[in-house]
Amino acid sequence: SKEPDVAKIRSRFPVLDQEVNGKPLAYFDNAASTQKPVEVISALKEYYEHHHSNIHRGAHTLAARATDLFERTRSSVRAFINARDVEEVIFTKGTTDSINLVAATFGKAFIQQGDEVIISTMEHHSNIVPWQMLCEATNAVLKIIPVTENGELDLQAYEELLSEKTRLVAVVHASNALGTINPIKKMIQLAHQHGARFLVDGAQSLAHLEVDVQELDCDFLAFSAHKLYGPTGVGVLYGKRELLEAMPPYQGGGEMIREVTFAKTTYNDLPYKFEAGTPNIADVVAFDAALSFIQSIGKKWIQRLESQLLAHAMERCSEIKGFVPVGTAKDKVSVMSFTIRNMHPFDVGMMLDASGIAVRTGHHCTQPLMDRLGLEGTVRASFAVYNTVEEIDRLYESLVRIAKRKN
Ligand SMILES: Cc1ncc(COP(=O)(O)O)c(CN[C@@H]2CONC2=O)c1O
Repeated sequence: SKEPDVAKIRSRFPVLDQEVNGKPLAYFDNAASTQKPVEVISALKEYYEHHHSNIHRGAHTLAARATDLFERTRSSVRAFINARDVEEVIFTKGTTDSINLVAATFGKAFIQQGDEVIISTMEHHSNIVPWQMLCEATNAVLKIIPVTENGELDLQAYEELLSEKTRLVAVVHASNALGTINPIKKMIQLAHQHGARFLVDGAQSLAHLEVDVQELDCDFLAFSAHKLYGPTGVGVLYGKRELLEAMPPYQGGGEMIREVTFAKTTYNDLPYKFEAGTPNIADVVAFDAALSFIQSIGKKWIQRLESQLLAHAMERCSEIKGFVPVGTAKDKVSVMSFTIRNMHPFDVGMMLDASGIAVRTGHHCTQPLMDRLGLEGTVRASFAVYNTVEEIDRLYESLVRIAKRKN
């Protein structure tokens, strides 16, 4: 397919067409959440203007139509990650919710005293705290894979941590704080050799990389729609059918039951066993338009455009006196974390905002990683398919002015 026209892509994102502090907005906070194309916005409007009803079981036309739209997104997600069965796609509120679901149900069913769970130093808090809570509740043991100075996982140490006590490994595919892409296929194979299951935190990778759950052979995959040009409040948990069948329900309520009596309640089949209550119907429906947007460009072009942006940003900013890159792995998604010597990240972020440039500063919900790197926090610029070289040149020029004040 031919190279996409970035100007045309940008025209699909009305939010980008505004000034901040008198300057055109340069939105470089995509790792936190991406902006939404008009297709997603109009899908929401269209749904509420013409199709809304509560879903499943309804005996009327609108209920059937809303159900079809909801289940159509489930099929699109299945294809997007190449899951074997559509019932292996569970809708949640987001990556955090998906990981908590696994910790609460797989954890309860399969993790006992003395068992071990392995995570890594670079995990986001939502892939640390649920496992700490589970280990506290079960007296299981949490083991941590160390990272190297340039922000890559120490695979030797990972192999040594694996043992017959390991029940689950939960590791991020691409780091939100560093951009590092971890070699999860190899890590999954090693975990399986020890009879352990593997959860992939895909929050930062699905927008950039092809993720094929059957090729990876991961047991669980968690991600959020809002990082994939889709609405907030919608996430996905992919799980192998045989595991999801063996896990107890996460929340009790409507939808997740087959029959309720005071004597005994039986549960619904997959995926509904894990989808209690009225779901976020409209945003799930609109998520389908976000997946179509991604497919309309194709991951190949997305990766190419974003790596060009990252390379340009690194090349220019590395010339700046006082610019210190954080996370220099060779395999990265389009995240550039850095500090400016003698300056607090927050001050740098405020000064960039004064020039209309949006970045995120702080610990990025990866405080153990910041401790390991000896940092208070970083400034993080994260690029998406609608960013441009001109915007990055503005980032460079602003940083030159900012860094000069203290270097
Ligand atoms: C690697 C990773 N895992 C889990 C999450 C949690 O996702 P939800 O918030 O959608 O449940 C995030 C969110 N990324 C954060 C959010 O803001 N800035 C970030 O980098 C993340 O980057």
